[in-house]
Amino acid sequence: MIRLIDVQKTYDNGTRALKGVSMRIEDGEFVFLVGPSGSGKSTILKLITGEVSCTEGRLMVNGYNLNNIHVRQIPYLRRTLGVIFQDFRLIEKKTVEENLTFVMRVVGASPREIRKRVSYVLQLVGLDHKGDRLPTELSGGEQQRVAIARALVNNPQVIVADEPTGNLDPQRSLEIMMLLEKINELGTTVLVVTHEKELVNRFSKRVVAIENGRIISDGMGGYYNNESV
Ligand SMILES: Nc1ncnc2c1ncn2[C@@H]1O[C@H](COP(=O)(O)OP(=O)(O)OP(=O)(O)O)[C@@H](O)[C@H]1O
Repeated sequence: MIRLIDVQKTYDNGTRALKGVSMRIEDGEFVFLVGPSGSGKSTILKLITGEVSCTEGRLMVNGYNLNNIHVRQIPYLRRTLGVIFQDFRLIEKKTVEENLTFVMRVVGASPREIRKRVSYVLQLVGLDHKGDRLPTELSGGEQQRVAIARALVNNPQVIVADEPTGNLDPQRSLEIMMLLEKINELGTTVLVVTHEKELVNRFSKRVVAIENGRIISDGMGGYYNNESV
């Protein structure tokens, strides 16, 4: 569960990125976080992953209280989260399978667990036949599928995606969003930051709209039709 209570974030240079944001995301939800450039979307994701800390307010993520989390606990918080970026961020010199194996080794999984899980997640994202390819040998959509598989491989409670379709054409974007929907249906909470109105409106999901550091609407579907967002 993710809970923000009246969270404010002022960066060191004085920019007030969040001016009092309260939001609760229950386990198993699918949420789009939308809003114009500079409205504070990435700041919310960075607060959730522990990359930045809030200036005021309270923040809880998957049982961790981020207001007084010890730096040694941050890696454990991160294991409860799978993060996906616009630019995929795969290791180019490693094959698809090695990219996944690597993140399971880091958390001390056994070779047997790794084989089983890697094979399962690659099948889930539809790339079981491409495990021995290098990322550069794959299309953009396929690379993002690998990034999703990597985010899932350690079985996180929540997937957090920052503009996951920003580098993809509309058809590929739709496929990636449908894959995230499928992952959500299998039980993982999904939080997606996106600019893409049409895409959001194709899904009937909760949409949290943020503008100028404040939530301006929060509800099921349709809310993103507001032209000012
Ligand atoms: N590290 C930082 N130091 C200072 N200001 C920052 C920093 N990161 C973000 N900001 C500022 O905080 C505000 C919110 O930025 P944020 O990246 O959260 O917006 P966003 O909604 O994710 O934008 P985009 O859609 O363009 O990615 C902006 O005014 C931005 O310039």
